[in-house]
Amino acid sequence: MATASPPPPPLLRVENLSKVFGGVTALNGVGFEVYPGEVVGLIGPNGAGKTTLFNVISGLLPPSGGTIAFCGRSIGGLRPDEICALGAVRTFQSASLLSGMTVWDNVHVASLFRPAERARTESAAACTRRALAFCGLEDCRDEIAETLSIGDQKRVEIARAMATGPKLLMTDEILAGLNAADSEGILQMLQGLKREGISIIFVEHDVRSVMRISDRVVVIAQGRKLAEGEPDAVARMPEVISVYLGGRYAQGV
Ligand SMILES: Nc1ncnc2c1ncn2[C@@H]1O[C@H](COP(=O)(O)OP(=O)(O)OP(=O)(O)O)[C@@H](O)[C@H]1O
Repeated sequence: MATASPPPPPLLRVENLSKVFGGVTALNGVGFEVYPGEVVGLIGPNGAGKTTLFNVISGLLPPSGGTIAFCGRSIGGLRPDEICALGAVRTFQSASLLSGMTVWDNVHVASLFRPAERARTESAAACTRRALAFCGLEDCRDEIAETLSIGDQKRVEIARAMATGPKLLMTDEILAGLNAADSEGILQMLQGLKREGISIIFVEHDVRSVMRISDRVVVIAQGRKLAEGEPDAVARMPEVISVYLGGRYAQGV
């Protein structure tokens, strides 16, 4: 009789994670996993703790408690550059482009943080060219990044993240402020990254986009995990409808 092969180990495992700011508990015992090549949508109301979760996973803030393992290694409390060099990278709600620098330089600087194993096989310039081509930015490589349209600035954000050679990309409201055409372009780019085997945690208030590209959805509210499951199942959960989605999403309005 054939035996089922065991599931792959998770790329990211977050267990019992907490983050306290003075009297505010922003994260309270949060746990979830991300598997290789998976897109995990992370949704929840304003102030739920989504950005704080990214800040802690990416090393911008130390956790108050709990564990974070990436590729089987504990990363809680490491510096952002150390976590980036291991292959976990994030984007910011507001584009964090380097002021006064061209698109090429913005992406090239990011490529210097790619993991050592990638650096052995691909030069920083080759890595930069590949990221620019993937994101459709070759024609504006010599322009000052912050003078581009908001849609193109978001592309540069993704190119910068891609140039670090990530295994995991965390995007924080990357669609905010974009028109429909730019949003569609970014969603297709994220789906392209998934096809390259990159896992994504997708924080977004545009729930339809989350449900469209996510393999699994995690819902947090008031710093706690409220629900988790496949997009359709999560969209039908009464507690998720009550706390975040409301009736309009379920009715397709
Ligand atoms: N540096 C900080 N100091 C104090 N409180 C903070 C800090 N950062 C976040 N918080 C608080 O932690 C809670 C979670 O905030 P967070 O920004 O992570 O939520 P969010 O889910 O990302 O919200 P949004 O969808 O509005 O971006 C909020 O109550 C917020 O005010």
